[in-house]
Parts: sequence; structure tokens; C-alpha cells
Amino acid sequence: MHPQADLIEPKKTQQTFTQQLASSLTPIRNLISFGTPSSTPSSRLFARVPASTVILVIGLDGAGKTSLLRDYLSPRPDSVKTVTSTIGTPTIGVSLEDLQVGPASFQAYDLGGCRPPYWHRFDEDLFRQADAVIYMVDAADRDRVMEAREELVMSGLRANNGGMRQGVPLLVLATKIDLENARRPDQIETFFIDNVSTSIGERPRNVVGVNLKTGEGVLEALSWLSNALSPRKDTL
Ligand SMILES: Nc1nc2c(ncn2[C@@H]2O[C@H](COP(=O)(O)OP(=O)(O)OP(=O)(O)O)[C@@H](O)[C@H]2O)c(=O)[nH]1
Ligand SMILES: [Mg+2]
Repeated sequence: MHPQADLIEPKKTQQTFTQQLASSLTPIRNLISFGTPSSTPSSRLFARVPASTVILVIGLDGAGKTSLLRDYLSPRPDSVKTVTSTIGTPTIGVSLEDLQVGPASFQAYDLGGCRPPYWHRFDEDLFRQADAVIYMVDAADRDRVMEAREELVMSGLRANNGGMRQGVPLLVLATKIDLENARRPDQIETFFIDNVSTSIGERPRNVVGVNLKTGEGVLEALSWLSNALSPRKDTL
């Protein structure tokens, strides 16, 4: 049984932007999965998560999303596919990176920037559909740290009829800890977790500092997430 099964709210059945996008992506996803071996140390961690688990990898541009998928989760760099679709009225083009890893699908998407307000509906849908969220924050980008938290709180946590479902695990990855001006992971934790704990609510959460150039911290972070999503051995 899913360890958080009694905590996680069911997904809503109404047709959302994300579902429209997902149905248009299905043929592409079948092509991606076909013949793609999943055999990295990190990706093996996710072999035992429930089928069709969606892990949203989200954050401002430049936070390290592509690096995580390409260098640590994908057996080959070309396994990460950029898929685009048009949705909604007025029609907008969206693109996300998609990587199938065994039963889990990692979907990387950029937040922030100057976009029309109705794009936030799509951001909210992405959070709502996710079974886990990896929120990526550039710990060295002091100018945009407020924007990064605002996006998480507004689209990810506090949205009306959107945002993460209750009980869904949140992993905050503080990237670029190797850079001189980077904030420490405990500072990121205070700012992204402790200071907005009411919005975060009851859910497994963790903050890990990573250096995506060397891999420092990555296995620890992904192990935590895989444990948060996997059936516990003592309940089998
Ligand atoms: N020094 C250092 N550089 C990093 C780290 N993580 C990512 N980078 C670099 O930061 C830049 C942006 O990383 P990406 O993985 O492209 O980030 P992204 O979130 O996919 O960015 P967009 O697709 O532009 O939204 C690249 O040049 C990476 O090599 C890190 O931990 N340390
Ligand atoms: Mg990218």
C-alpha cells in the first residue's frame, strides 16, 4: 500500500489544462518509453514507486532542472525529451521536459518570468497532478530567491483549487551550493519551509543542498524522495 495513501487527497476528475496536455503527449510518451533502458544508480531508486507516479521537477529558469534529469536520472542524455503542446483559449504554447524512469515520470517545467496571469492556471494544474514535487532553487541567485518562494507558495501551495494535494511529498533542492555566494541549505530551509509552514501544511518535506556539477547531495536527496513514495517494507 502507498505509505501516504491515507494522507494524499485523490486527484480531481475534472478536465484540466494538464490533462489536455497529457492526452496530447501520450503518443509521444509511448515512443519515449519504448526501448529506453532505465539503469542509472539514481533511477533504480524509483523502480519500486507505485505505477504512473508523476514527479514534477519545477522552479525558476536556470535552477538546474535539466541538469538533474539529464545527468542523474537519465540513462542517456537523449532520453530526456522536450515536448510542446498548445492548450487553452486563447491558445498558448507550453513545453516541458519529460523523462520516463520505470514506473515514474519526471516532468520538468519552468516557473516565473513575465507571463500572462492565465499561465498560472497551468502551473497550478501541474502541481495538482503531481504525486511528488522536486522544487529546485538556485541557492546562489540571491536576487530571485523571493520570486522563487512566491511562485512555490502562490502556484504550488496556496492556489484556489490548484496547488499540491495534501500529503504529497515536497523535496526542495538547493542547487549550486559550490558557488561562493550560495545560501546554506539551512538558510533555504528557514526561508522556504519554516517561514511558510502554514501554506506547506502536513506533508513529508525535506531540503537538501546539491552540487549538480559533482553530484554531491543528489543520492541523499533522491533516496529520501524514493522512500517517501515507496511502500514500506515493514507493511508488506
Ligand atoms: N556551479 C554549478 N552550476 C550548476 C549547478 N546546477 C546547475 N548548474 C548550471 O546552471 C545552469 C542552468 O542549469 P540547467 O540545468 O540548464 O537549469 P534549468 O532549470 O533546466 O534551466 P532552464 O531550462 O533555463 O529553465 C547550467 O549552466 C548548469 O550547468 C550546480 O549545482 N553548481
Ligand atoms: Mg532546462
